[in-house]
Amino acid sequence: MLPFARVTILGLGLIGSSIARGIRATMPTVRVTGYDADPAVRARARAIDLCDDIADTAGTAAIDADLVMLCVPVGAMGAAAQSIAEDVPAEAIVSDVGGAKVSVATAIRQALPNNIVVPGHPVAGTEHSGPDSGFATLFKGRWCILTPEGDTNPTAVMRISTFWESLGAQVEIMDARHHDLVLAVTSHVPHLIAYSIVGTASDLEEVTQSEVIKYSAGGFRDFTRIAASDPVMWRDVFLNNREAVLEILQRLTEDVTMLQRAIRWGDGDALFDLFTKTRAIRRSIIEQGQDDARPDFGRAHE
Ligand SMILES: NC(=O)c1ccc[n+]([C@@H]2O[C@H](COP(=O)([O-])OP(=O)(O)OC[C@H]3O[C@@H](n4cnc5c(N)ncnc54)[C@H](O)[C@@H]3O)[C@@H](O)[C@H]2O)c1
Ligand SMILES: O=C(O)C(=O)C[C@]1(C(=O)O)C=C[C@@H](O)C=C1
Repeated sequence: MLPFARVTILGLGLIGSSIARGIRATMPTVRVTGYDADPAVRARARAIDLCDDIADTAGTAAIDADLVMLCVPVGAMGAAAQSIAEDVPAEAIVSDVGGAKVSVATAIRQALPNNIVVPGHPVAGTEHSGPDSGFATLFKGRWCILTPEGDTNPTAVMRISTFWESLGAQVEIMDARHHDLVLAVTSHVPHLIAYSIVGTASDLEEVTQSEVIKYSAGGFRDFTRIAASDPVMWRDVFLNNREAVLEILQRLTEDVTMLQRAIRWGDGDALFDLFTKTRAIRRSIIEQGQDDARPDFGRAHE
């Protein structure tokens, strides 16, 4: 049985449009209503027939929903939840896809105290944004982490789990604070490193006489893909997962200092040992099938 009959998606960018396309592909009888705060995005969503209906206000989009999925930047989650507060049925389950969970869950619960809220985060994405960038198979074989509170209605959690499983994801339940720490290591700080190294390289362009761009076919190119990710989305993630990101950055700074020392003092063993360990981590990720094994993943949508 389908977990929901009428799904409303607020925010029709990469993730919202991927969910809309995924529903059409895997649950075609579910009615999908979309809304985006940007009129140009609404017009585009209508032009490409993204949903069964595109509403002109958030309230009308949510009025008969049994699931509302908030797919807006982390810093806009509270405002998006507030924008449906007067219209969303009390029986509707509200969920989201935000990359930081503690602050988002708090903002949504404050705006919608009468609804069951099951926060979520599909750990799948690309560096692209907007309604044209989404695709139905984005979540296939990827994790979706749900962070319900201990006393959240189990049936609601089960329905959201079934929803994500229908889109091809594997569901994991996690404490929100733990999610934020784990994602700080696996996603947030890696993005910060990419933004930082590409920024440094660009500052050095004059010195290197454009050779940074010319020879960017190797490792640097992979960093530029990540550093092309949406500036609003990532600004919001860092401002809303401040504590965990700062904690991981502190650890990273200490480890980089250790590497600095090893290079300075010619401690080849220290470098070799670390690089051997990290190579094994990469291999185990591939063995577990969690790599973006699709050879052109991300690039196919450039
Ligand atoms: N991009 C990724 O790789 C990725 C992966 C997993 C989760 N996420 C999360 O998904 C969310 C959306 O990211 P995205 O990549 O789809 O961004 P996006 O920029 O492609 O789309 C976001 C859309 O939200 C709209 N919006 C902003 N405020 C709104 C509001 N108050 N009401 C309605 N619409 C509003 C914007 O106009 C935009 O069209 C973020 O919270 C992000 O953390 C992103
Ligand atoms: O593959 C990418 O481009 C991503 O950045 C996806 C990625 C990640 O870091 O893994 C980015 C942000 C998310 O919230 C979830 C997934």
